[in-house]
Order: sequence, then C-alpha cells, then structure tokens
Amino acid sequence: MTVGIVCEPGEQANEFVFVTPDDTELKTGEFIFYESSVTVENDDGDLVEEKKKIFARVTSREQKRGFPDNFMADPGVSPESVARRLGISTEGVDLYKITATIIGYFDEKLGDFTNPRIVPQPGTTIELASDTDLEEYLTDVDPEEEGSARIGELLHRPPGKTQIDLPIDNFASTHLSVLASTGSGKSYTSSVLIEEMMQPDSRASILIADPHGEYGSLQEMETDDRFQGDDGYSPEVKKIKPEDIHIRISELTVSDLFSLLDDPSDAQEQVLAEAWDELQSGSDGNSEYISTNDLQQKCQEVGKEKGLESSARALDWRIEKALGGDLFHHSKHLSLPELLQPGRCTVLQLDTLDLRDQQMLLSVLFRKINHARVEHVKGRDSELDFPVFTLLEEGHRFAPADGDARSLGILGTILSEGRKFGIGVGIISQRPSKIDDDVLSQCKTQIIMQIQNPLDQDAVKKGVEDVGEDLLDELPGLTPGQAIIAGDSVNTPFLAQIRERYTSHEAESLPATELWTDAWNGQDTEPSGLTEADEEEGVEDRDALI
Ligand SMILES: Nc1ncnc2c1ncn2[C@@H]1O[C@H](COP(=O)(O)OP(=O)(O)OP(=O)(O)O)[C@@H](O)[C@H]1O
Repeated sequence: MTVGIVCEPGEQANEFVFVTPDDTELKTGEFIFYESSVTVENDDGDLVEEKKKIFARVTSREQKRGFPDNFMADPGVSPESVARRLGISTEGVDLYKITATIIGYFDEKLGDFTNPRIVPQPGTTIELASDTDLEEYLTDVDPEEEGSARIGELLHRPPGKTQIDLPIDNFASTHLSVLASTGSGKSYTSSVLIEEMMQPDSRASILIADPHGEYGSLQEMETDDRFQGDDGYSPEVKKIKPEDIHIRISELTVSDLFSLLDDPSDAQEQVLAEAWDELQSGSDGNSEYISTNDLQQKCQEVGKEKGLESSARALDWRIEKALGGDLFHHSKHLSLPELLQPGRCTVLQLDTLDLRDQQMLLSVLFRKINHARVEHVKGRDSELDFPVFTLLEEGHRFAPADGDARSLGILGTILSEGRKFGIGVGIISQRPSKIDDDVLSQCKTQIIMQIQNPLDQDAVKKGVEDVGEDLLDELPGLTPGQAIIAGDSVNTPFLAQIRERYTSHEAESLPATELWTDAWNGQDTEPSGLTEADEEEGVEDRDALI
C-alpha cells in the first residue's frame, strides 16, 4: 500500500522526509519501506545488484498544509462546511510531512537488518510494511519452533493481525529488564513471559523473588490444558511462604556477617573473622550446621585467646540481634533441588521479610546458584545440571544505584558472566533511576512500558542502547499493556501490545470503595444501648393493642 512520496533528506544521515495526504496509518513507531538496488554477495561470492525492500521507522510527523486557521474559528462548524460554503474544494487540503529513520533491508543470511546507507531519492514511493514482513523480520524466532514466547502483537496494527514472538533462549541467557511506572503492566507482562517459558516446549526452571505476593496465580497453569504436554508434562508452580524461608548460618560468608552486625569495631571484626574461620574449617565438628550459640561461644574462646574479651562480649548481643530472627537457622535452608527443577516455577513470597533480609537471602541464593552452575559447566558434580532463570520484582532493591545492598555484588557477577553458565536474570522495576547503571545495561532485552518520571526516563535513555529517542518520547503516553521491546531479542525496537494472560492477574488494585462498603455492611451498626424494636419486650403486646 503506497502511503507517500519522498520529498527530501532528513536532518540526520539516515533519515528522510516524505509527504503523505493521510497520516492516520503513520503513527510514530510505524514501519514503512521503499525499494532500492543494493550490492550484495550472492551464494557464489560474487557481488551483484539486487532490489531490496529498505525498511524505515516513522520518527516524527508534522502537518505541512491544512485548513486556514479562520476555518476553525467556530468549534460547532466543521472546516469542511466552511470551505463548501466558500466554494473551496477540500480535496488535498491536508498534507503531512513524515520523518523516517532507515533501518535497512533484511539480510536472510545474517538474520538481521543491514543498513545500506542509501537515502531514497526525492520522488521515491513509500509503502506501508506488510504484517507478514514485520512478523518475520522484527524478531529472530520462528513462532512454530520450540523456544518462542508469544508476547503479543504490534501496537499500530489492527488487533489479531500480527503475532510477535521473542526467543526464550536469548532473553533467558542474556538477561531481561521490564521497566515501567507502577500500574503500567510490569508484573502482568512478566507473567506472560513466564507462561510462555513454562509451556511444554520450554519447561523452564524459574525462580521468582516476589516481594508483593503477585505471582501466586501462576499456579493456575498446573491445571490449564494449554500447559499440559502430550508426554505427561505439567508445569509445577511452587509457592514458598515467608515463614518457610531460611538461610542456613553456615552458608554465610564472613563479610555477610560483618554486614549483618551492627557496625562492629575492628577488634570485633578480628574476633569474629577468626571464630568464623575456625567454625567453617570444621575443626570442631560439623561445619555445615553452625548455630548462633556455636558462633557466640567460639567468639568468647577467640576473645580470650587474643586478650579481646570485651570485644567478644560486645559481639554476643550483636550476633543475637543479627542472627536471632526466624530467617537464620543452624540447619534449615532452601536447597537448590527444592527451588529449581526443569518445569518448575518457584515463587519466593518475600512479603514479610524486611529489606535487609531479602537482600541477604538473594545474595546467598545467587551465590549457591552461581557456584552450582559453574561446577556443572566445568564438568564437576552439581545440583544444577540445567540452566535457570531468576526474576526479581522490585529489582532496584537488589541492585540499587547507591550500591547499598548485599545482593549487588553477586548479581553483578551473574549479569556479566551468567550467560556462560546458564543463569539468566530478569529485573523488574518501577524506578530505573534507582538501579545500578551496570546492572541495567547488562540486561540485553528490554521491555519498557509507560514511564512518567523524568529521572526514570533519563535512566532508561542512558541504560538502554539503540532505542531511538522517537520511541522513548512515546513512553509517557503508553497505556497499561503497551510496551517498547528492544535489545538483543529483537532485530529492531518496536511498539507492542502485550497479549492477555492465560492465568488470572493477582496484582489488581484493591477496589477500595467496594471494600469499604462491604466492611461497613459487615460491622455492627447499631448504636449501643438500643435493641431492635421488634425485639423489645412488650412490643408485640403494644402492636396487638393498636
Ligand atoms: N497486557 C495487558 N493486557 C490487559 N491488561 C493489562 C495488560 N498489562 C497490564 N494490564 C492491566 O494493568 C494493570 C496493572 O498491571 P500490573 O499489575 O502488571 O502493573 P505493575 O506495573 O506491575 O504495577 P505495580 O508496580 O503496582 O506492581 C493490571 O491489573 C491489568 O488490569
């Protein structure tokens, strides 16, 4: 479908401007193409000229010609009827100038776009890219093949006309970020991705850190026919409640202990480090099961040996305070086989754990996962002989920009090296500006939804490469479920409408007025001291008298 004619080159080297009489189809982010001859290498290695469709994305629009202003003076009268009354033809009154950025032609061998760096000549006709071309070229995945995640459709195309799939292998190994203001669809979109990863043709092993209890309804997958395999596969969704979450004390490192204790002095650190060393070396028995008591006692012993008794005494209450809660235990812990299995999605419900405990928990778990995967890849015995994907809701809590989180170090290591070892991370956050810059830039696939806050918009612009300003300018105007998808899982960024979930969404806002009304109806509304009229003694008698 021809939509316009090129009139001039754009301001930037790979931009051009075309004119169209109707811009309704040509919203910012829409795809168009023109044809041009480009030099390509054929199968014999010879250079030949071939006609190619050169794709481009609409980046801005302006009206070049429209009705004169005085035709619009009266909002009750349409400009067309003013023109008719004046005997002026309304044909061709509207004319729009559209700027487009060249993406390139799709190179089948590369499986990606190649920019020929040829700007179309004035007079070249511009056509709207077809739905089928876009489905085929925008992402590098065959929807019919295993490992594709049906995420939704193209935002600007009519509903049901396009299908967009993302390659699970890609985003699950090179990490993912889902960034948006609150209520814009982050947990909804992440749940869609999990639904896709738990299908019979993927059977992922997923661990979700869920501080708000938003992912429990994924359990519906267990009985939904869409998720059942012909061979008896059925996804398992395991919810772990906060009271069942424990860290075994022996899994801590000495620097974990330092961070847990309330600002210990140098002498206290010295005593603690030595006591910990001795307990961990197992010289006193079983180094796997260390209790708070064991640690306190050992500190007293070391304190005595070193002449640092007062430091050891001061450590006593600090250790009690740091490890005395329910989270730390001498034997209970979350074992990797309990958490991670193929075809299992484990939801760690962290809602009643405080922030420091959540960070420590994630730090310990990530360390264990990293160790197990490194062991496996190096050919040694391991509890994890399959890749894993971890999804972190409130990602800024675990990788904060100010660096103040126990989990940040190991998370950084996994994000930079996890790909080699089969550990993928998905960071979800409503505050991109509060996430560590390196962490954000290591998430190679980005799903970005409505963002209003200018600081967060700037963080996205900085941390997310290759998403044009034109698309990022759309961020404030997106509605829930609309997203920019960019990064390594796609061949060029685009706007998408995320599909509806198969499972129900648990994180709906509370219907406050309904809850107030229900609560009011449920409460005892009788003023105290009075009884129902018909329960009053003698009432029946009075009625009878009347
Ligand atoms: N793809 C979609 N299709 C239909 N509705 C959607 C979609 N995405 C989001 N919504 C709607 O938007 C609401 C908010 O989505 P969601 O709970 O995922 O937001 P959020 O960004 O995770 O919010 P919060 O930061 O508060 O957790 C949902 O309850 C749902 O009604």
